[in-house]
Amino acid sequence: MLASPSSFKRINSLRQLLGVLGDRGERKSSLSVVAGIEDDDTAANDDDDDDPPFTPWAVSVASGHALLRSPQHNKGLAFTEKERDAHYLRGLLPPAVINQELQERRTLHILRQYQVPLHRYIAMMDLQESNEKLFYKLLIDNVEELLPVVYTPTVGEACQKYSGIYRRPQGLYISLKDKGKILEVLRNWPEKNIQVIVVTDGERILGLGDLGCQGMGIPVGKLSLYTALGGVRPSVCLPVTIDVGTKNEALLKDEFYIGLKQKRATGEEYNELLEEFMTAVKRNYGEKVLIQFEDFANHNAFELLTKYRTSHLVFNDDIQGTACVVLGGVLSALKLIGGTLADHTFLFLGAGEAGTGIAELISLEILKKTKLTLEESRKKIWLVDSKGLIVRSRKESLQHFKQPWAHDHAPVKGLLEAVKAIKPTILIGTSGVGKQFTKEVIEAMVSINAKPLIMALSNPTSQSECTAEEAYTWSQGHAIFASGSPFDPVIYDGQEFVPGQANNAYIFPGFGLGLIMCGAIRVHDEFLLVAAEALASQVTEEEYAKGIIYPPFKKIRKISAIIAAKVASRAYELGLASHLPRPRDLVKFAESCMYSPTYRNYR
Ligand SMILES: NC(=O)C1=CN([C@@H]2O[C@H](COP(=O)(O)OP(=O)(O)OC[C@H]3O[C@@H](n4cnc5c(N)ncnc54)[C@H](OP(=O)(O)O)[C@@H]3O)[C@@H](O)[C@H]2O)C=CC1
Ligand SMILES: CC(=O)C(=O)O
Ligand SMILES: [Mg+2]
Repeated sequence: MLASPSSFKRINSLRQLLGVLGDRGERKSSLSVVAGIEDDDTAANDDDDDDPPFTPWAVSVASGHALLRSPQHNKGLAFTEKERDAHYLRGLLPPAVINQELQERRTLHILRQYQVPLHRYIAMMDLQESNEKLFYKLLIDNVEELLPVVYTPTVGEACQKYSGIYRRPQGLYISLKDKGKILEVLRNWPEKNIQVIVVTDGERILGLGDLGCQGMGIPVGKLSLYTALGGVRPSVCLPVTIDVGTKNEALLKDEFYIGLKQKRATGEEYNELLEEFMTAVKRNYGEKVLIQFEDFANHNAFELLTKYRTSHLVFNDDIQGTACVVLGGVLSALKLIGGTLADHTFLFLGAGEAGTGIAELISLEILKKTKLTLEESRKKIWLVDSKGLIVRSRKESLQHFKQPWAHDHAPVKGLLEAVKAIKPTILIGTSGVGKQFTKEVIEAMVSINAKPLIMALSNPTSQSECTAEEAYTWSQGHAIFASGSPFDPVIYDGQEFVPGQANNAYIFPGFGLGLIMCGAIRVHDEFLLVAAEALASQVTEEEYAKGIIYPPFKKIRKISAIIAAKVASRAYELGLASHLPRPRDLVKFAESCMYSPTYRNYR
């Protein structure tokens, strides 16, 4: 259909509004226009009665068959009789009209029939690609049941089998072949107003190693949580996989592998591609686009963060997001295990991104809360890597991120020996290797502590340092336990123990929302501390009474709004927020910015 001059004018003014907050705090979205309905899906627009007067634009970019094929606008059998008439849908759908609630129940019923988790994952991805709002409504309303499907552990298996289950592109693939043309590649993406990018190069996918191009499942999964858990609109999210080859021999030999079949590029070739990507992103989307680095190997992860944190809005989820969620869990656990943070002794198995990232944030929190120096606060934290306890006298040179943790001590080889030597009160697994917290290790923790805090953070479930059942059984119910991937509650000695899920999914959606809504231009360490404290503050007395240290995921949208508000507030205080004036009530503002998956009426 043709657009009237007034509708062009309206669209142009919409263009100017892209990325700019509206009067009620809602963000205007991209120019998706279906038969006169602007795609403005923030919570502020839930109630159709509150809609602005309907403007009969003569523009219809999708109707009939194309409307059913548009995941952003398709409502399937929920199109009403009137909508079917108005939008050329007669005959294209079976006669029944089923509302969104019934569609949701039906889809859940079907999903539950699949016995194999990967089949549920594939069904969810198909839904995301065919009816985005139903996908998000389902995920938001059933977050505890569906998080393990779209996220860890199932997303790990999906990445391992990604070439086999690949159906259609879900994000942007940038490979070495695109060198010199990355800006053009970015411009091929259909959405122009991007506010969050999650990017991986696939080299350290969960604890599963180098999965190359198949790592795409991770940015896709993380961004679906940005929307479901943090309320960031799907249209502003961009999953990216940078393919520089892989060192995974099995993939290189796999005739169906979807990535570049060459040895992983390193050094200058790698750095140049990343530099071109970072420059192109800033040029195309401006300096307020958030770039979340995800599942890079540690030799690149630390360097990328250091290199770009002063020029871009960057956040490394594995280093910083994990640090936040663990600090939040430890602060919360103090109510159960007693003492202040500075009273405790920490031992990590694994001294990479997650381990040293957490260690650093814990020492910053001790620095903030006590009169200790950074050096003194670091002395409370010990790390074990694949060669044993990290000590100053170690002969081999230590990677730079391990050096602050090389304290004076005689060399110690294994974890059990380290536990006996250091006598930690808190044991944290970030090794990426399963089954390292053996019965002997857990019994040693119990012999030292009345209530040891044990966190087995490695993902997916197969790589967890121990299971919940092992932690509770071997500690005879004394351990406070949390893990990166979910475990069901355990009955031990007639008592129910509910493990926490110490996963950065508690943090990055709200953290990112906070950065976006205040127009932050840089991430400051202070933001990480307030986000961790905000998470800890959300555990109730009833939850503590049951030994729970993380709030249930079903409260996550409220928690994300609170984290977003704390992050934004700190950004305003530090002069790092560009959206002025500062909204008075930042929690309400965060909630008003959140995407709503409820269908709109296409009148
Ligand atoms: N729950 C959550 O939210 C998160 C969980 N993770 C999980 O944490 C794990 C590690 O991730 P990340 O820190 O990025 O990985 P890295 O590769 O950066 O670090 C792994 C560390 O573990 C050490 N290690 C490996 N094997 C052993 C072993 N057998 N004994 C002792 N140490 C060992 C390595 O030692 P060396 O240095 O000597 O090689 C290295 O220090 C992954 O499984 C990941 O899924 C990560 C981020 C968030
Ligand atoms: C949770 C996460 O980010 C990881 O395991 O890498
Ligand atoms: Mg990760």
